[in-house]
Amino acid sequence: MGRIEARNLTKIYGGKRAVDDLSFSVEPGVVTGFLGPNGAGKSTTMRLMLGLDHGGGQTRFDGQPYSRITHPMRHVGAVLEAKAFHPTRTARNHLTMLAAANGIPRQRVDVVLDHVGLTDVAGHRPKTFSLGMGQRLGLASALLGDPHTLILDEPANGLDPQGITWLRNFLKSFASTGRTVFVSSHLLAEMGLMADRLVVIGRGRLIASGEVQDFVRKASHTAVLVRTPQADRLTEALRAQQVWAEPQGDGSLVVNGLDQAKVGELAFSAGVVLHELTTRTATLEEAFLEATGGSEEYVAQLGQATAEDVAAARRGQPAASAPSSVTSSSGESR
Ligand SMILES: Nc1ncnc2c1ncn2[C@@H]1O[C@H](COP(=O)(O)OP(=O)(O)OP(=O)(O)O)[C@@H](O)[C@H]1O
Repeated sequence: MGRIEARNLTKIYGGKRAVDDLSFSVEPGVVTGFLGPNGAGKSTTMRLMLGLDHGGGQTRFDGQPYSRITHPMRHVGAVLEAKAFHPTRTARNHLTMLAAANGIPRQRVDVVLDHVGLTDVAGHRPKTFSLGMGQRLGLASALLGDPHTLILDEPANGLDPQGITWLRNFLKSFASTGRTVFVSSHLLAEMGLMADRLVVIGRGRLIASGEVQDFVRKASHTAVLVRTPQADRLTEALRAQQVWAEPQGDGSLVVNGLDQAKVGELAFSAGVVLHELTTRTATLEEAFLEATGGSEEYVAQLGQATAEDVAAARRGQPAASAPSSVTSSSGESR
């Protein structure tokens, strides 16, 4: 329950392929991040998935297209774009109306307000809300039908660091109950910490999909940093094994294509003294650039999450490098 299958999604705007034959699946029980630079086609893909945009391909939620699901809000909750809320309605009224229109019991309103931490301001009008509070109200709307699937487009926009941590924990706990979360972001650092799996796109096309750590591992070379007072001797010993060492500006060497233990053993048998021997762990950023071959539009927005941060987040520890920035975008969520 909760599996999403997107097949051959395509959208052409004025001759430009915004989404280009994109296929992927999203599994329940984990948070799947939808990662790509600005303009990669994430929002368009999400709109296509929900039948809010016309284009090629198909998306099935447990085998059904969204348009065929009876009571869709009870199955799939979505927050896609910034949308103005009704100017005079309070947050609670907004949710109450939404519940009534979708056959959802009224009691859910207070439950979801509590879930997203808006109980204290439920009687306020959303136009007085900060962007982050608007995001929370959008999320409350998506949760109203107690759906098993959440589709969220850049939900961290406008949230402060505490809000982002809250969102991350919320989505992880939602997924841990066996439900499905598909959440987009153009921020690598945020995705590295929030997601278990990734669907990575660039220019409307699939670049990779799978476990975050596999993505980092597959998209990066093994590199070992070595410091030695006998760099020439080690370089020679490595070359004899067809392994190349790149001298760094600070006198250290970076060895590609051999793991740490092998480099240590080789140094030992060549009688080379080592002062440092470290495996360089790729950052999610490096993995992305490796996978995409670089993308100028992306480089300016790169975050700093390292694979260690990803692992730390999994262990519930704070990240060594916090998400570098949060974009601001206009307005509130639906
Ligand atoms: N209504 C539209 N008309 C014309 N082109 C569009 C339209 N909507 C999106 N595009 C183009 O399609 C491409 C994909 O846009 P989309 O908004 O889906 O990307 P995105 O990955 O969600 O980016 P962002 O992170 O900035 O939201 C972009 O080049 C965009 O300019």
